[in-house]
Amino acid sequence: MLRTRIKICGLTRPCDAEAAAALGIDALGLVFYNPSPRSVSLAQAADIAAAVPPFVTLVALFVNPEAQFVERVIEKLPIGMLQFHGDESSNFCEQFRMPYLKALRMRPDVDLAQEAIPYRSASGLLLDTYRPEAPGGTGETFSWDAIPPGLTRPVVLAGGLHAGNIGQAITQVRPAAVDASTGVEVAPGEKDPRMIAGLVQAVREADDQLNSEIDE
Ligand SMILES: O=C(O)c1ccccc1NCC(=O)[C@H](O)[C@H](O)COP(=O)(O)O
Repeated sequence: MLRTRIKICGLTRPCDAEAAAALGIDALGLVFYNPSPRSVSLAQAADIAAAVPPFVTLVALFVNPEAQFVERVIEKLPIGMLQFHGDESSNFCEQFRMPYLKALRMRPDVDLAQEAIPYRSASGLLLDTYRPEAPGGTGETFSWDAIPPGLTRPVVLAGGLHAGNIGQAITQVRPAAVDASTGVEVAPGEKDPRMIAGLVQAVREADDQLNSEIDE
């Protein structure tokens, strides 16, 4: 039975974490990248973490961080997974001895299969839209046709996903997981439970369709 995992990224409020967990979201992302409008302090992150029930993974997201800062976040918060959204090498990602996602952005000239090779230890490859001006959270999709088959690690599909397009994305790409941020927001960092509920429903409908095809 196929079940696409769902991560919601860029939370800034405990109430959104509580609502997302109640709606069955598997993982919640906290952005530790200061220029982002979704950036959280350690104190804010601690308040959000307190609202997260057991068995929902808290993901700490960084863009080219200092190793000491990552260590501090891991020490202070119940982080279950790291997400590296910059140009971090595989050695850098591995040093914390924690599960991690490596974000790869779909630059026009990217050879994804090649770029993925060093990240054999990653739990997944998070494929996101490329915009030179922003490392993530763009709210824009990329061409899913450009994803090569047979990537060595599970795909977490990101970039401009919302209730209206996520079903098509799952049917076409068949990712292990999906990641949405802007598509469930009313303002940067402020998630809307109804938008999350719509997204979850669309994901489950796509899963049901794929499962019925597998059964045939
Ligand atoms: O959310 C941000 O502001 C952000 C800033 C810098 C790096 C990553 C960031 N967000 C990552 C995500 O929210 C998602 O993993 C992904 O980029 C999808 O975002 P969206 O297109 O908004 O759904």
